[in-house]
Amino acid sequence: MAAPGALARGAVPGPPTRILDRRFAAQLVTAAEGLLERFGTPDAPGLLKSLRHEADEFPGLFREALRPEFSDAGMYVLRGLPVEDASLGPTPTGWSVAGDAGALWDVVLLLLAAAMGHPMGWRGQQNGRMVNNIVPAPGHENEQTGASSTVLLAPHTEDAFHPRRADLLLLCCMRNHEGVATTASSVRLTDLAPEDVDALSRPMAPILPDDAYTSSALPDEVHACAGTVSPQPVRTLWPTPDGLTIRFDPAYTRFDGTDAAYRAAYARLEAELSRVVRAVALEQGDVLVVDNDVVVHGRVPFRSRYDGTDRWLKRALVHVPHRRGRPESERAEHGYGQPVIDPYCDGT
Ligand SMILES: O=C(O)CCC(=O)C(=O)O
Ligand SMILES: [Fe+2]
Repeated sequence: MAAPGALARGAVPGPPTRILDRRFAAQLVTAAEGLLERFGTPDAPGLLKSLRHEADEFPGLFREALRPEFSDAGMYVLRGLPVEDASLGPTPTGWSVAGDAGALWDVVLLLLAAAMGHPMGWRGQQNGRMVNNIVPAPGHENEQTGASSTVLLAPHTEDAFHPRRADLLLLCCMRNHEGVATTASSVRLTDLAPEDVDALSRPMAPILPDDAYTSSALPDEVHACAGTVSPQPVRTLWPTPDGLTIRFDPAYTRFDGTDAAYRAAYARLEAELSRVVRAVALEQGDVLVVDNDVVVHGRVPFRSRYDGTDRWLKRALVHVPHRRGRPESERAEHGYGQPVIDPYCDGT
């Protein structure tokens, strides 16, 4: 990474990169192989329950490499997982046909998530699998979901519609031969007038569940619930003692109940987020770790081929127990009836 002085004027520095020690990387892979051998699939309840114990065994230096210290960048890249094309197999043509493709890396990612907090998932997302495959899928090219390709995936907070959205988002790169960039903007690098922060800190516009949920197989009771709950306006910004936080997903936000002044402040926030955007082209074996309360992420458009060589990421979500910072009022939100999967289930 270039030293700050070497950056062009006004440029935003890239995310800090932490290089994973080779021995730790090998230890992770061995632990993941052992778990897969014992339990058969990354979503086996026994495997999920074992993650915490396995992660507790990691050496202190390894934990240090994963520390949740983000600075204002709100993210870092962990580099050095030994992912290789030869042993990986072809990129699946959609999450629904991925099955256990690259399952070893699902478990590696779950172990990393367990070292950072509690791995979590959604029952209504990719059939409730804890690690999601982010691959382009035929027929979904223009969607605002991870399955798209030809359109810009607009910047968003992951699962912004839900009060129990993840604290951290992990994107692990299986392959990305064309260097297609994930976009990432930290709200802490924006420069907004105090009046705009005030305006956007009021609960004004609801954020609805994204299309990745409606295209999933939801249990009947969830469909029933989602159909009857009414949209709740939420806060876009929220100042905390550590700095500004954000909850943002314009593609799924309903602005009909907002006034012109609010929409103008929102537009200024969008302009600031694009001013400070970073294009992060993940390399094979990189894990981008994002603070979901500080950074909004998206993806530049690209051309999919569906020939087994397309870009392929895996995504895991982490709840960090006892983290402070979200407004109290969020606790009363219904989350549109979308149930969280929390394998630890210990209420922290
Ligand atoms: O494809 C990417 O780089 C990001 C996709 C995304 O937004 C996600 O997986 O949550
Ligand atoms: Fe996302």
